[in-house]
Order: sequence, then C-alpha cells, then structure tokens
Amino acid sequence: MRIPLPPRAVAAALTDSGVLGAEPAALVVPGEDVCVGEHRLRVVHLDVDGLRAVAAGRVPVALDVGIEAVADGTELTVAARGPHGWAEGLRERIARRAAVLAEARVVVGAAVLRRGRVLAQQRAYPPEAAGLWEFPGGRVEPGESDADAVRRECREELGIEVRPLEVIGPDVAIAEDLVLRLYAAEAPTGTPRALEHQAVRWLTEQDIDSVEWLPADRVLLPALRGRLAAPVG
Ligand SMILES: Nc1nc2c([nH]c(=O)n2[C@H]2C[C@H](O)[C@@H](COP(=O)(O)OP(=O)(O)OP(=O)(O)O)O2)c(=O)[nH]1
Repeated sequence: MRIPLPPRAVAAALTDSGVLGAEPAALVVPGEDVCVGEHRLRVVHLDVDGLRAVAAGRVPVALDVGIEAVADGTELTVAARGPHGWAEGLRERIARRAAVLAEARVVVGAAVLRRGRVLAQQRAYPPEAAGLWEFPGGRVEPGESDADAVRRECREELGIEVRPLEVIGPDVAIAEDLVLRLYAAEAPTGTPRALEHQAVRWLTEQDIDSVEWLPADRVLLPALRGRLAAPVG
C-alpha cells in the first residue's frame, strides 16, 4: 500500500497501540507485550523501518509491518500470521493515523551525548509527570525549525549549547495531534544544570533503565541504546 506521507509519520502511527487494535491511548514499547484483542504479542522491533511482533501468548500469531521510503511517500507492507482476520483493517488504520500525525505538532527531545553517556532530566511539573525522567526539550514554536528548538530548549533548561545531530528512532504519538521526536545532540563542553526541572543525570547504556522514564520515552530507549553503543559525542 502506497501512503503519500513521510515514513516518519507512518512509523509514529505504529507507536500508538490503538492502531494495532489494542487498548487505545497506550504506547507500543519494544521489548514489551501488547494485547491485540485476545492475542498477546511481544514487540521485538519498532523503528522508522517498521514493527515486528511475535506471539507472547499461546496462540501463534506474528505481525510484520514494513515501512520503506519511496519517491512519493511510503510503501507499507503488512504481514499478519495467525487466525484468519485478526489483523483486519490494520493497513487502513495505520494510514488514517499517519495522516493525522503527519500534521501533528512536534515536541523535540534532545539526547545530549557525551563520552558514551546520555543526559536525562527529572521533571518537576505537571504533578502527574513530576519525578519522572525525560529528555530535555519542548514544543517546537510556530516558524521555528526542529534544530532551533533543540538548541533553545537546551539553553533554557540546561544552560548549555548543543549541536543537534540525527533523529533517533521513530516519532512517538504522545497525544491525538502531538508527537515526540528525539534528536541526538553533541555538547562537548559546559556543565548542564537543572534550571527548570528537578535534576539532571548522565546515564550509560547499562544504567539507562535505572530511572523511571515518561511513557513515550520508553518507546525510544532501544534505539537510544543502539546509538550509545556507537558513540560520537
Ligand atoms: N521535553 C520533553 N517532553 C516530553 C518528553 N516525553 C514526553 O512525553 N514529553 C511530553 C511532556 C509534555 O506533555 C510535552 C512537552 O512539554 P514541555 O513542558 O517539555 O515543553 P513545552 O514547550 O510544551 O512547555 P514549557 O513547559 O517548556 O513551557 O511532551 C521528553 O522526553 N521531553
């Protein structure tokens, strides 16, 4: 199926569990199970090139969603193995959600990298997110580029200058029309301080699970781990 939208928007649709036919408004986290109707699937891969999930329950089901960039958008392939009809309508749901997410506002996150470690920030507000950890960042303002927003937010929140690099992982749907987009960023110098939030902490690939992340950020941790394994910053 050809979708006239960028692969990033199609990948974002896959992070929304409602699209898979699972509990709406939850997120699809690589490495974890997702219940699709009566089927339990273990998500083994989710990135800008697609999603792969295999049976975690007793029924032998598997799902392979491939995403490929083509000249006029995205080629989407869906292979579902298991009882007939269980993945019915999935292509159309992905295409519909991707169309909304392609127009969504963007929250940029900065994975600030230094010597094989990434900087995490502990939120101070709102109450439901206070104490949880996230990537420094915030909403891209109208007329602002993603890269400018990454630089501005790191200045405001951490008091450091960063150089935004490539995007890490898929966009993650964090509300009906809002996505989180994570950028690698270099900051060779400067001491980050928690100017707007509670605390900052450098984490290695090994201790990335030692803090409790905001739900959307957990979708991105496998991709971030891969990036930390091959450090540049
Ligand atoms: N900055 C940031 N926000 C995240 C992450 N993960 C995640 O779900 N969010 C959500 C929390 C908020 O609903 C929204 C961004 O809000 P924000 O408070 O950081 O930034 P903002 O620009 O909207 O507002 P402000 O507080 O800076 O004025 O995105 C993350 O890793 N970093």
